[in-house]
Amino acid sequence: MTIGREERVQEQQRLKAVLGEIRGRLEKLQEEAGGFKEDIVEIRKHFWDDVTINLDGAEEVYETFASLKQQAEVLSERERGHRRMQAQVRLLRRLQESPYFGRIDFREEGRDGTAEAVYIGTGSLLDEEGLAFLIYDWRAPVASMYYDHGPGPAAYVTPGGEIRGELERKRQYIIRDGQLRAVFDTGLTIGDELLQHVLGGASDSRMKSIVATIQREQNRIIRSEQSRLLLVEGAAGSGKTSAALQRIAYLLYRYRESLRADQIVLFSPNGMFSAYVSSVLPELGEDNMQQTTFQEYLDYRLAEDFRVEDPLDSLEYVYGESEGKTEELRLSGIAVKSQASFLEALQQYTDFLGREGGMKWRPLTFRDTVIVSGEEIDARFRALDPCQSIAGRLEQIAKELVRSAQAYMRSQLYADWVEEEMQTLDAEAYLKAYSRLQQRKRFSEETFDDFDREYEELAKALLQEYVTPLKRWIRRLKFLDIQGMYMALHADPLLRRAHLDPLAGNPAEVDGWCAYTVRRLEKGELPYEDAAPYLIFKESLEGFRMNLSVRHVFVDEAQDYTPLQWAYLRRLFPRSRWTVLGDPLQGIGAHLLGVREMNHPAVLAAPAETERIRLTRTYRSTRPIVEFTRTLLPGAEIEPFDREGPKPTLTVTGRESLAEEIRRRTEKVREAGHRTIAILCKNERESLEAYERLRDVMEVKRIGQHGGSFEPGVLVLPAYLAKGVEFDAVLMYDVSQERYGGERERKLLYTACTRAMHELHLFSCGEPSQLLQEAPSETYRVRNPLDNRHQ
Ligand SMILES: Nc1ncnc2c1ncn2[C@@H]1O[C@H](COP(=O)(O)OP(=O)(O)OP(=O)(O)O)[C@@H](O)[C@H]1O
Repeated sequence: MTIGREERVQEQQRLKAVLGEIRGRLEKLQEEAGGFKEDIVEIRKHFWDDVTINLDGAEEVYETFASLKQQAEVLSERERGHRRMQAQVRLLRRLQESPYFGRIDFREEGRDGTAEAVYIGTGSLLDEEGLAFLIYDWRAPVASMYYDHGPGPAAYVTPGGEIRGELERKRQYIIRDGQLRAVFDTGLTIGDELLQHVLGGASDSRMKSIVATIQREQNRIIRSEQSRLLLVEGAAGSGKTSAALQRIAYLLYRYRESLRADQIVLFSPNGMFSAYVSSVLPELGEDNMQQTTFQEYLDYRLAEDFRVEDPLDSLEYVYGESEGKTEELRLSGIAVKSQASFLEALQQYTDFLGREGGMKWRPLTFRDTVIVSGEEIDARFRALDPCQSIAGRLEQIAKELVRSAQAYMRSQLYADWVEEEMQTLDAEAYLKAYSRLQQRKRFSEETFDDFDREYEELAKALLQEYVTPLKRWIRRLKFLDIQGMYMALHADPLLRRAHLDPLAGNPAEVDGWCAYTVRRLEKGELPYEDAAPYLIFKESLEGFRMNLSVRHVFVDEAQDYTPLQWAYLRRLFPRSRWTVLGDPLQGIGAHLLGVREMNHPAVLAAPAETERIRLTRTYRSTRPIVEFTRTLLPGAEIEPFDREGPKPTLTVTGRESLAEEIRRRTEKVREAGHRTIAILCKNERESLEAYERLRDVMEVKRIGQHGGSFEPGVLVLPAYLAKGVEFDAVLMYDVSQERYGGERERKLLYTACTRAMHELHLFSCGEPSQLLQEAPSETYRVRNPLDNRHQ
């Protein structure tokens, strides 16, 4: 509802006054900041002038230290002040662009007089005297009413308790470059008008914050504080990622005294997504949290042991060309290895190794000589108390091996190879060893055995150089052949029968997928489904790693994680709180084929400590797109936000004319003003094919597993890479029965189509997929390419 002329004039005047205040404040601050900067440069330049250095006696040393410390404190105090000021300047600059986006007039219960007008923006601003808020930060307790209530009775929670009252008005503003573009009063939901305006705009290759239009149910996600695990299940485009990022900004504000951005980790689905979301927090004036993918973490931990298969390769495997029997076997292995029961089987295997034997060892060798053989290490290990943990026993073995390595090196003092190496010692090495020798002052020029001593000391120094890497090898437990033991579990029929059969029930099937795993391991490759199990196995032998500094872990696209991976993450971040966001209908991983339930990360917290929030309203796509996409997954709980747009189209064509059809459609889409256009393919192979065909007729860029970045323009990419991101228009390259023929492709097709914000166009070479034929005909338009009237 637009407001009256008089009120609009008042709003203009207030805006002018606030902007004037900001400008004045900025000028003053910039002046002061300049002074600070000069001070810092001066202090750094003359740091040593003001420090008296005297190291003659204990007292003088103490005084020198005290004077140094004092000088360093002055410097760091100035630096801190400068940083504070810079942050203030950044905030004011942001507010100068758009000081506020909302206002609520609130009359507190039991207070007389007029209601207080609370203006809400992306940061707080006090008046000159520091007494009244000209702008409240959107995260301040009072601001929550803006998101939670319409005019009428309202309340908000403060640390001191709940405050009740009456919301007399709720108003929204669009202010850009300091200009009031629009202002309107609104009802319960945050302005359909403003949302329409925001959602109708063109998308960008960077995600935007939703601070001005956060919806009530999203606000619950943002401000939830009680639970240890916040579990958000929401339809495609319902704002899970957006709410998660706003929540991070909220937590950083709410706990600003104790929580830093680097104590928050966000697990994202892939690198493209990480780049896509990295602009939101800076836009809100906060530092970015740490971002990683589960794959990055696995690579970091396992790179020394294996080449870990990229999860995208495993998706390529599922959605690539069929490999018949092997594929079937692998998929049944994947199903087993994603379950928590596989974790238990690994634990049993580990216990068995520690108790009964069967540990595999690598001998400690040096220059082709075995210092301690595998058998001997095994005997030493077995001699230790089996009640002690394996990691504890390994630590003891490591200590013994270090001693063995040192003893061996001592025995080599007069070995031929040492004498030979001494002859060829280069000048630099010689000098290094010689000066070390002198430092030790154990050798005087007068002694008659100078030469022998010199030889001995130099040889010791030389051997020391060799012992260091050996010690490192031992301390990193490299004498333990973990790869060999993991391999044995799959290769040895007895171990398979004992530990793996109970998981699958069918020994022939187990033998089948084990053979597949062994083949890959022999090539030094770790299939993706084995990566987390292998890491767990490795840590159960070596000892578990934990990260105690991280306080909040956010996991986006959580439907893709397996119960086994949850168990691992839980152990990795034992002190953390969790925010887990996912949509089971978008679970396209190999272990999720046909699964329509979320893999609940129950291990993360007890039910009493878990809060669940479900989002069904989708904001990304227009109503016609949602009405079409939800028919792809019958039963999908997904409600459109009421935004109009053209119906999706389906063009059935031949392979020869496909590129030309797509080019024509792309042109139309561009003419409609859309900037990010994606041509989504089933897999990398198809996307290469599409790129080769399309580049001859139009300008396109390709994003593949190993490169390419999300930017405005026309992009060709496999659908699974588009997870979590969105485009103004999506063109599905070929949705024929041949490509999307089975149930397996259902969720992939759904996920791909739900990336579209304003337009969705499907092309099919020949008969369209039966998945589409289930969609009621009124939900899309079939285009006959020969009939140009429809274009
Ligand atoms: N309250 C809101 N106000 C304005 N825009 C919103 C709001 N909520 C969501 N959006 C927009 O809807 C789109 C989808 O949001 P987002 O990517 O966060 O959804 P998602 O649930 O993570 O989707 P998916 O599961 O498909 O990855 C984004 O463009 C986002 O800006």
